[in-house]
Order: sequence, then structure tokens, then C-alpha cells
Amino acid sequence: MRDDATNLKSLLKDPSLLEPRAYVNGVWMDGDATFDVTNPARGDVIAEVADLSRADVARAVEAAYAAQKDWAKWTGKERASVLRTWFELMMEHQDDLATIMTAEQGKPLAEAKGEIAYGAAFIEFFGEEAKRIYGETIPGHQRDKRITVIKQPIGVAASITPWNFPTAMITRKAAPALAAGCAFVGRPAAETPLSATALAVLADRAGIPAGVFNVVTSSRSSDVGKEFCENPKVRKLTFTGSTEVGRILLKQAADQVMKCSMELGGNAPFIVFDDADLDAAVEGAIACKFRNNGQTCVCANRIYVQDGVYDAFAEKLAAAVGKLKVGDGLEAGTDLGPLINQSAVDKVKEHIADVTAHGGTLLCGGEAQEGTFITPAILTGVTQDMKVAQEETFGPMAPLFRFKDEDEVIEMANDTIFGLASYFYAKDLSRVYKVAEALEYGIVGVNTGIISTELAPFGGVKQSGLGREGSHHGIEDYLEMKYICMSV
Ligand SMILES: NC(=O)C1=CN([C@@H]2O[C@H](COP(=O)(O)OP(=O)(O)OC[C@H]3O[C@@H](n4cnc5c(N)ncnc54)[C@H](OP(=O)(O)O)[C@@H]3O)[C@@H](O)[C@H]2O)C=CC1
Ligand SMILES: O=C(O)[C@H](O)CS(=O)(=O)O
Repeated sequence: MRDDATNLKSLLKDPSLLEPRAYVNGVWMDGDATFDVTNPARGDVIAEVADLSRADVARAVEAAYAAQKDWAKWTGKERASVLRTWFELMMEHQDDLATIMTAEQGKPLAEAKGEIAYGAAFIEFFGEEAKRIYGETIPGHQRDKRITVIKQPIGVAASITPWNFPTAMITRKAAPALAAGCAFVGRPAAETPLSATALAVLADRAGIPAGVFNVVTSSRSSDVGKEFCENPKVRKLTFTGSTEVGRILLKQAADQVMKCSMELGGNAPFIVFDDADLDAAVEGAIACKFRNNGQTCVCANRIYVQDGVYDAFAEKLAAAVGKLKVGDGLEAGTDLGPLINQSAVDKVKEHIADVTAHGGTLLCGGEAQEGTFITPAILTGVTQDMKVAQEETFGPMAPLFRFKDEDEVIEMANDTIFGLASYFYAKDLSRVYKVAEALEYGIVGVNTGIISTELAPFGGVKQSGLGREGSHHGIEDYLEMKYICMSV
């Protein structure tokens, strides 16, 4: 690895966590080539990572298929014990894991530490769920018949995850998969593979058997996706990323009628009613819009403010945004890191330009700086016919829309192909119930801008996805239900 990797290693208490190789069948392996991982804040190469081929990935699936047979024979309690150890190791190494994440993804260290705890919480939670995979008995339909229902692991689960939450998106899938008795082959985004290989270092130390948890690093995402979808030994595909790629994978997986979980794109409305606590709404909007510099699928993408409080809200929001510090995530006091790449910066600039070209106003921010830094922007006078109303910005741009009443804002908020997260601030209880029930989204935040927890079912409706991750529901997608009809 080049010098910059040496610098990163020098920041770690346990440098062995910085692992550039793939982890297959309990063995660290190189590919037939490598690809560079760069620090988006500085542009320097921090690692040259093993670039696995489709044939390498096929071998990882073979290993997972073989290992899963024995892993499924472990009791839930035995699986729970090793998952608990994995969780404890993650928390023990939280600082190093966060440093690696910030170096490859750019988010501020405090957010990275938060993601490590959030990601570890899925392993803790589903380790406990491993002991609670219950079946049932049903009264027979005939006097000599007995009906039993059991739940069994689906087999090999393949995972494809994005760069914006390099740890939590993997553990949100691997934890229920392993708890259910499945084996797991995960392909992290090429931008952020080091968080995934660090997870594998700790999985190995925790005693997860060889072949049960595999990380295939590769720059060839399309090849990996095809192997996952076409290999008959893969019985489950779980994907987090854009709706566009989700559609590709669903089409590919259809030939095998493969069980799929899809956590896809969003376009979250954030609604401020005239009876809202404006200070709380501003605080919630900052958290919701600018977490991970706006690079999350549940970020507020459209901010609707009722006429009577529009100007006051805009003024308060601008004051709060003006306090946000843009900088290197490894430096203390940074609130907003760089965007992941230049195309992300270009998307934000495109959406800003579209608003101002169609009559909206840039209230503050939107200045592209060196590299992939850009100052957080607020725009007013935004309307439904502008790009940001239908496209996900995935960056630090807060567009303010006006509305008159509940009916109008619910119609505008629901006018999208997406249906992942939504938010609103109001005090009237009747309004809260009516609006929460009318919003066509899988998640509704009421008087809060942050909804992420391992305890709740996370997922979208419409073209934001299929299935739910987290909560006791989250393990069902890794299980098959079997009905046993016994003649006595
Ligand atoms: N609902 C949710 O929980 C989340 C949704 N998202 C959504 O994802 C988008 C941002 O993330 P982004 O990473 O750019 O999304 P992408 O969908 O472009 O990429 C997601 C992952 O899929 C891989 N990929 C891309 N094309 C293919 C393919 N043809 N076959 C197999 N794998 C492929 C990528 O690899 P590579 O990058 O190496 O090409 C990456 O690892 C936004 O729309 C966001 O809303 C993001 C996170 C969470
Ligand atoms: O990738 C994302 O945006 C995450 O799913 C959002 S969260 O789960 O961290 O809220």
C-alpha cells in the first residue's frame, strides 16, 4: 500500500483492522488486480484493495454454501453467543472502525462513531433474536392430522451495499442472516470496502466459522451482481442503493425467482405546519437534511412550510445552517465533510441551478470549494415542477416549498414514485393522526428528524423498496416457513 495508508495506519490503535484483502472461507485473499480507495477529503489513495473477479465471487458462494449446512445446525443460542462477541469487538474497536470509515467515506468522526454503534446494535439485536425463531402448531384439519409450522434458514444470502453507510448497511443484513442460520457473501461499494473488511477481521476474531461471513471486494459491481443473481446456490439477494440499480437486480434475480430485499432511493418530504414548535422544527430539519452531508436515503429532500410560518422558519434555518462547519471529517469540529465524489457535487449544483433558473432564490450556500466540498445551501420559492421535487439530491441542499393547508401539502408530499421516509412537525393531535395516516411512506417521523434504530422496521413503499430491515420483522426475510402435515 502507498504512503497515505501508512499515515492512516498510524492513526489506528490496532493497525491490523486496515485490511485491503477480501475475506473468503476464513482466508484473506488477493484478486487478479487491485483498485484504489481514496480519501474524499484529501484525494489521496489510502489503500489498494483486492479486486475480485466473478470467478472469485463464485468460489465465495461455494464456500458459503458448504459452510451454511453446519452453521444451520448450531443452536440459536450458540449463534447468539458468537454474534454477541462480534458486537462486543466492534464496540471495543469503535474508534478505529470510525477512523477507517471517515478516511474512506468522509463523514465527520463523530458521525462515523455513531454509525459503528448503530451498525453494532443490529448484531446485538439479532444475536438475541437468534434464540426466538419460533414455529407453531395448528389444530389439525382432520382427526388423524397434526399441523406443525417450522422456520428454517433460506441458505446463502448475497448482499450489495452502498458507500454512504459502509458499516451499518452491511450489519443490517448480515446480522439477521447469520442469526437465522444463513451464510453471507457481501460485496461493499468500491468507494468504501475497508469498513467491510474491518468487520471481517472482527468476525474472524469472534469465532464466526469460515465461510459463514464473506466479504468480496471488487470494482466490478455488475459482474458481482450477475453472479449473485445467476448462481443457483444463492437463495437470497439483499440490496441497498438506488432504485435504478434495484430495478436491474430485481430483473436479474427474477430468472431464479430469488427472494429479494430492496432498500432503495427516497425523496423525503419534511413538513412544518403553522402549529409546529419552530425551533424544534429547525433542529429537526438540520439533523434530517445534513446528516452524512445529506447523503442518506432518508434525508429531507423537500421541505414544505405552511404560509404563516414560512419566513420565520426560513430565517431561523438560515441562521442554524450558517453555523455548520465544512471540513475534513478527521478534524475536530467538522459538521459537514466532503461529498463522496465529483458527480455528487455536480448533482447538488444541478438542482440549485434548476431552482434559480425557474424562479426560486438561493438564500445561502451552494459554493463549491476545493475537491468535493460544497457549502450547505437553502433555497426558497421552490415549486413542484422543479427537479428536486422528483429527484433525490443526495447532498446538502435544503429547498423550501410553501403550502396553504393539509390537503395541499399531503398531495404534494405524496406526488413521487418514492415512499421511504417522511417527517412533519405539528402539535394538534387530530392533525398528527390524519397526516401520519395520509402520508404514503414506510416511515413517518412526527416532531423528529431522526428515525434510525435497530428496533424498528426500516423500509419503503412504492419504488423505495421491498421488505423491512431491523426490528423482529427483519429476520423473516432470511427464513423459509415449512408446513409439516403429519398423519397420526
Ligand atoms: N433505502 C436505503 O436504505 C438506501 C438507499 N440508497 C440510495 O442509493 C443511492 C446512493 O447510493 P449509491 O451507492 O450511489 O447507489 P447505487 O445504487 O449506484 O450503488 C449501490 C451499490 O450497488 C452497486 N452497483 C451499481 N450498479 C450495479 C449493478 N449493475 N449490479 C450490481 N451492483 C451494482 C454499487 O457498486 P459501485 O459503487 O462499486 O458501482 C454500490 O455498491 C441513492 O439513490 C440513495 O437514496 C442509499 C443508501 C441507503
Ligand atoms: O443509507 C441510508 O440512508 C440509511 O439507510 C439511512 S439510516 O438507516 O442510517 O437512517
